[in-house]
Amino acid sequence: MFTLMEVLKLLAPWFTAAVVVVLTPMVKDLIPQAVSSYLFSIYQDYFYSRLTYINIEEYGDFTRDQIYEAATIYLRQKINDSPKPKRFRCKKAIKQDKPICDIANEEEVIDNFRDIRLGWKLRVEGTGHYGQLQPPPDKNFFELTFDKRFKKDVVESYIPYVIARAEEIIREEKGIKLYSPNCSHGKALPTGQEWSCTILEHPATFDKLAMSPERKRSLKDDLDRFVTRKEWYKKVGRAWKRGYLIYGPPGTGKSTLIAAMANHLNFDIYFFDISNVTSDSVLRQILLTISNRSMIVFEDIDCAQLGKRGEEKKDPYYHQYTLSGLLNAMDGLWSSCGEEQIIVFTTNHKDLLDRLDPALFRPGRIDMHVPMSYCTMDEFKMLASTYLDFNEDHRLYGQIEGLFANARVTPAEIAEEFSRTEDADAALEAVVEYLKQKKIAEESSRTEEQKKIAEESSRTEDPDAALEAVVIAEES
Ligand SMILES: Nc1ncnc2c1ncn2[C@@H]1O[C@H](COP(=O)(O)OP(=O)(O)OP(=O)(O)O)[C@@H](O)[C@H]1O
Repeated sequence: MFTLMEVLKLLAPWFTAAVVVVLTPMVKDLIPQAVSSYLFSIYQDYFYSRLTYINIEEYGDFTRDQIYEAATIYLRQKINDSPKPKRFRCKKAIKQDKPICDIANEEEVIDNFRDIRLGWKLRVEGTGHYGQLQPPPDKNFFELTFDKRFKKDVVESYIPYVIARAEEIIREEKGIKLYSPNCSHGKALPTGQEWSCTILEHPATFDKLAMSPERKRSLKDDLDRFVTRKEWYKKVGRAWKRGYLIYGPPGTGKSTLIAAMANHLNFDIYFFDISNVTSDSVLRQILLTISNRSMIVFEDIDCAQLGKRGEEKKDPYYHQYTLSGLLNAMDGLWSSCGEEQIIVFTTNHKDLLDRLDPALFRPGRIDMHVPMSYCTMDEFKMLASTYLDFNEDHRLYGQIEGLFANARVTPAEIAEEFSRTEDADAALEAVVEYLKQKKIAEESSRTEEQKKIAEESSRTEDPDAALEAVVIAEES
């Protein structure tokens, strides 16, 4: 005995033929309206009973869904090939070269995968809280439609294919995104609105960076090893993340190095200002929205008001974030959500880090310390090569090296001198003059300091009080 569905399946080609015939105007006129509608509805029921739908929501448990994000990127390319969609959504940031077109709501994009026909539709579901001052955002989701016989192939092969393809597209696209937190009066915004994004157009590369060649090579090797070790991290049961602490005086190239690292890896950068976060849960919620293959940068960590663990002073009105909140977010839930992420902390005062809990900087959280220093002669020559295209020896190099021994100068100061002219002789002479002036200024400030210390210690005959006065004078 045949079941009803089997009978329908057998008759499907006949139904199709019948529908075509019925719709042909000449024949249509000969068949009563009621009969043609009836045949058409049977065909429709049969057709739709074969379909199944998968909803892919933009957010699940605070995090942006990986399939949703991948589908957005994948469909961006697909809409160029698909004849179906009549409407697109287009956007372009000022710094972007060309507009980006995305699928519009309710428009369908057709895709084919191993003879499976798939339909993608972007849908929006209103949350209905329109009277509120800050209504929760609408829910976006993709509706993926296909013949239900292929459910296993779609879930196990097609969706992973879409994710892998999206990752390839990201790698092919040059633009690195730079995210900064979108905060309003110190309060984090609702999910989906945390970050504003621009395109990073920083031309920094490792080649142009003035940094000791050994340090540069070891950092580059470390980054290259990190991105290829997915299986290793899985094998040892660790989150696929790596932490770097970049430290050095202002102007030694910490921000330039971050841009060079992002350009080298083609990772997006998220600048994280912890002082805008009002609580641990908000901090965790924001961290969870950070996508894979990105760098999370905590700048000037010594300025963040993070005490040692257990000593957090919570200000009920503003700074409610805590060190343990940051540590938990880094180690806990967040670690298991994102992949292939790099955390960078920067500071101008490595010694001031003593104020912070050493737990923050143990291996596993901070795996590599990267010092950035005042200009050495080798770094000076690298800057001359980058800025002046000057790669030979110069009569002034001996003098400049001698002056470096007495005047501390940052690569930023040298870069500024080199930016004024393209004539190598004139630029190097200007540097000599600059270093001489700097030496005089540093010597006179040292003399002033010594005078102050001598004055303070001469005010008392008590050796302890004199020592204390000297320490105060030195600190000031
Ligand atoms: N090591 C370097 N190599 C090449 N250029 C550099 C280097 N250091 C500084 N510069 C130049 O100086 C400018 C300022 O440097 P940068 O902002 O990277 O320094 P920083 O250490 O991050 O400073 P701050 O601590 O004040 O933020 C850069 O735009 C770059 O042109």
